[in-house]
Amino acid sequence: MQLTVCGFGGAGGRIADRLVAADSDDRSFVVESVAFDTDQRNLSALDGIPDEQRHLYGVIEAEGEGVDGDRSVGAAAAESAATELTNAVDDAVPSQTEAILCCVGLAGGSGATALSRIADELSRVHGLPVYTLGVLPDLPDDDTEAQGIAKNALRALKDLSSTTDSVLLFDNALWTKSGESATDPAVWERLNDTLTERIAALFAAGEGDLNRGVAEQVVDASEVSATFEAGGVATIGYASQEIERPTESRFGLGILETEGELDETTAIKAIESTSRRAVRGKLTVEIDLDAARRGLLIVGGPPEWLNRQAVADARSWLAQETGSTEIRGGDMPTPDSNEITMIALLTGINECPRVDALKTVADRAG
Ligand SMILES: Nc1nc2c(ncn2[C@@H]2O[C@H](COP(=O)(O)OP(=O)(O)OP(=O)(O)O)[C@@H](O)[C@H]2O)c(=O)[nH]1
Repeated sequence: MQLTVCGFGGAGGRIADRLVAADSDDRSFVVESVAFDTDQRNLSALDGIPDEQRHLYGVIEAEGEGVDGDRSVGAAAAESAATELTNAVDDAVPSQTEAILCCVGLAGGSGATALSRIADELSRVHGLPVYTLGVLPDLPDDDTEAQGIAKNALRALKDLSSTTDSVLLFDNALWTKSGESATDPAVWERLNDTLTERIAALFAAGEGDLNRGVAEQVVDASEVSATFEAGGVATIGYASQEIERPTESRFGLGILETEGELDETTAIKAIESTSRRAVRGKLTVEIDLDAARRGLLIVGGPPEWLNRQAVADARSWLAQETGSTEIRGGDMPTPDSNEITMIALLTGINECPRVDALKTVADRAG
C-alpha cells in the first residue's frame, strides 16, 4: 500500500523517520514523508525525512522546545498553526498515495493535539483513509504523574478514534523489558525498531515487482484497507521462522547444488506453527482475540513454500480464534529468502485491556 507517512511530535517524528529508513527499493511503500513538532531538537535529529518536509510550529506557544505534556498549550499551538499544518500535508500527499499514516505518541502534548486538529480536514480534502499509528505510554511510578499521562493518552485515543479511520496501537509498557525506562531514548530506539519492522512488513507486503507472476493470491492494498475499514483499535502480530531449503547435489559430490524437492508436510508445518506464533505471541497491543471483528493474515516466503491448503487452514484457524467471519488472506512471495513470515492484522477492536488499565489509573485522579 502506498503511504504518505506523517510524524507528529517527538515519538511520531522518530517512528515516521524509521519507517522511511525501513522502506526498501524492492517493496517500496513510502511515497512521501513529513514531520511536525513544536520542538526543534526532535526535528533536527531526524534523518530520513527531508529537511524541507520538517515543520516547526507553535513557536510563540512552545518557544521551539516542546510543551512537556501540556495538552492545552499543545492544542493552542496546533490551533494557531492549523492552516499551515494542513497545507504542509496537502503539499506532501502525491497522487499515488493510497492512505495517510499518521504516527504519534498518544500521551504527549504536541503531536496528539496537532493530529486531532487536522485529521478531519485531511480525510475530507484527500478522500483517502487516514490511519493513526499511536503509541500508548508506559507509566512512571509517581502516581500523580502517571494519572496525568494516562489521562492524556485516553483523551488522544478518544479524539483520534473519531477523527481517523483506525487507530493501530503500540504499547510501550508491553514491549519494555523489566528495569528499562520507556523514557530512555536508547529504549525508544529498540521499541521503534520492533514497531517499524511490523508496520513495514504489513504495508510493503503487496508492493514491488517480486509479486508479479509468482503468487496466486498476492495481498494488495484493497485487502489492507478493507481490513482497516472495521474501524476501532487495530493490533499486529508477527512471527518468522527460518527454513531449510532442500538441496540436491548433482554428481553426488556436493559441488553443484540445486534446489531439491520440497516435502509438503514440512511446508504445511512451517505455516501452521508460524501463524500460531504470530497470533498467540506478543501483539503490538494485547487484546482478547474474540474482540477483533476483522483480520488479515499475510504469509511470506519462497513461493513453493506457500502451500495453498496450509494457508487456507491458517485463515480458518484465525477465524475460529477470533469468531470473525471476515478474515482475509494473502501471499507475500520472497523467492530468495530463507524464512517464512506471518503478519496478522486484527481490527475493529472496541475492548482493550491496556486501555482499561489506563482508565483505572486516570479515574484515581477523579
Ligand atoms: N515508542 C516510543 N515512544 C516514545 C518515543 N518518544 C517518546 N515516546 C513516548 O511517547 C509519549 C509522548 O511523547 P512525545 O512524542 O515526545 O510527545 P510530543 O507529542 O512531542 O509532545 P510534548 O513532548 O509534550 O511536546 C511519551 O509517553 C513518551 O514516553 C519514541 O521514540 N518511541
